[in-house]
Amino acid sequence: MKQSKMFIPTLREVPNDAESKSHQLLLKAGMIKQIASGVYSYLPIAKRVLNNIEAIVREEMEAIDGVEILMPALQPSELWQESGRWPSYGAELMRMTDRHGREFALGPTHEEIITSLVRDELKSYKKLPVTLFQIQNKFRDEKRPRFGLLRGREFIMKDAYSFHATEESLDATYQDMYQAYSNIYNRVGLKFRPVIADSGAIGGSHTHEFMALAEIGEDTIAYTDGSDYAANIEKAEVLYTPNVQHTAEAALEKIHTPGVKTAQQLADLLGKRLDEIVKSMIVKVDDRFVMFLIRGHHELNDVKVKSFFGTEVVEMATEAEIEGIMNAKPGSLGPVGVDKIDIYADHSVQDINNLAVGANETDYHYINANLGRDFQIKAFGDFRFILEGEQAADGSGPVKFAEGIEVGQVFKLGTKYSEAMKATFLDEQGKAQPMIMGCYGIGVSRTLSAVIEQHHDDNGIIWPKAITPFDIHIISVNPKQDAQRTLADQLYTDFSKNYQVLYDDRQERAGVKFNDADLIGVPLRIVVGKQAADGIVEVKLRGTGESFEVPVNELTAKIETLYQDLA
Ligand SMILES: O=C(C[C@@H]1CCCCN1)Cn1cnc2cc(Cl)c(F)cc2c1=O
Ligand SMILES: [Mg+2]
Ligand SMILES: [Mg+2]
Repeated sequence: MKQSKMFIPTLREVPNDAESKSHQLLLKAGMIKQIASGVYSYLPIAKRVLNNIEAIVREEMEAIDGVEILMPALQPSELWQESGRWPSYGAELMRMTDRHGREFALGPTHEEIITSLVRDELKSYKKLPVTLFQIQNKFRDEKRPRFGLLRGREFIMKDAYSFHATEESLDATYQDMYQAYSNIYNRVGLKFRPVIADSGAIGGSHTHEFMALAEIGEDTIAYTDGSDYAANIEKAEVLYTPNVQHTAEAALEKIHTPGVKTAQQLADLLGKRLDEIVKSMIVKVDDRFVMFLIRGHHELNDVKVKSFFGTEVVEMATEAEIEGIMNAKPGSLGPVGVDKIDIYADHSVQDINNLAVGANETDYHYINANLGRDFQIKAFGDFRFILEGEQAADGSGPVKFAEGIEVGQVFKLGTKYSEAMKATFLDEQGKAQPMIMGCYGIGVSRTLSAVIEQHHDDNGIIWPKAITPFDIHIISVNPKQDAQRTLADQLYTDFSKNYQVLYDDRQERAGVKFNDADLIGVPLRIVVGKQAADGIVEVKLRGTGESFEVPVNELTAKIETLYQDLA
């Protein structure tokens, strides 16, 4: 492709609202243009990379009998009424009304559509299992779109759905998908880890997220060295090993604690350690309030609370709600004398006694509060985030933390949608059964960004060979020089036979051309400059910066060797 005909609006400066490296480079390399918050156009370089990623995704899906379809983005609300999800999503679900006043959703995902599509066709166990997938734009009205393509409001997803007569059949496809995802991420050049994840509202029991390792990642992974244990920190189970340090129960004592609002302030006032304090938090679960007791040095894990109660509707109570229930401000809450709401405690609260807790009176706290004598709790549970260094649930050692970008997720869905939408098949006994489903997503546009996060230097992107927009970048330094232009034209014609070639034939200063080439990140570069008259060109590797002076008659072999060795 001749760069004089291309559309690559590179930038010298970066808009200051681009915080992540990939967002900055996507803009500087002229790969995307924002038209609204979280909404982007993909320009030629980005589109070519997306095509390459999608080709790899298609290959791996088809290798495990996935069949490609394309479903509409416009989803009739009736189907979301059938699944019961129309009322359960708020502003994130983009809704619209057509000219007849009928309501539609712009598809954030396609469980309802695919289930309604197959329920009339797959009526016998003999027709199962089936795996269908699509690659298509999704719409989710994120509250805070950020980091360019990492969190957009319109993005490209590969979403696959599988339908089974038995759990074993679902398990087999789940494993196939798990392996196919590993192949895809390896092939596109991503360093990633599959992590045990929480299935959340989507339902189902079993799910893994695929996390691309990157500091900008919004997810935290808890993993152990020397094992394949890795869990999203939302899900990472805490192994409770009792470490009881009780002292003789002392008398309950109320103390005036003016201005004390945080566990640290209370610890400082009492000359205690933070882990000797117990925090009391009020959480709204569905439509009722619940109190949680957590040690001062731990944090409440809202995802664990959600899965404990089996609901997505879990919010910290507001200050007004707290005052309404407890007649005290947050910061002075405690379990003593509380009988209107249930109290749950994290396992580790039972390790200590004579607790320092709020007195449910602003600016007053109790010391020596004791479970049993002064308050009751409904149940202990694993309600906190694991700390770095604590033992992993599978005993494989102390966990370490890493940031990750969720680039994919595989779910065992079960029959949540097939029951709600009456997608049944006749089993071998001729009995109607709901189909057992799996669903599997890859963030295709997010994957592109994650690759840039992992493959760049200060001058720009360095594309892995498998997804690079072009294999070779030919630069004619000064097209006004006949010898240079003629040789560059010739090399462009010759190499285009076996490689994808971007040919910078523009009437631009050399510096501009080299800056742009560094930004765009094509792995191999042939520079046709002053020595063209002597039949010598420069070959440069974008990744290592190495360069070689090569006589034209050795160029094909040199390029072939360097291309083979590219990662
Ligand atoms: O999408 C999934 C599960 C899997 C992921 C892989 C491909 C198939 N779906 C979960 N999820 C996430 N955000 C959503 C946002 C909105 Cl606004 C919505 F209405 C529904 C969903 C929703 O269901
Ligand atoms: Mg997540
Ligand atoms: Mg997810």
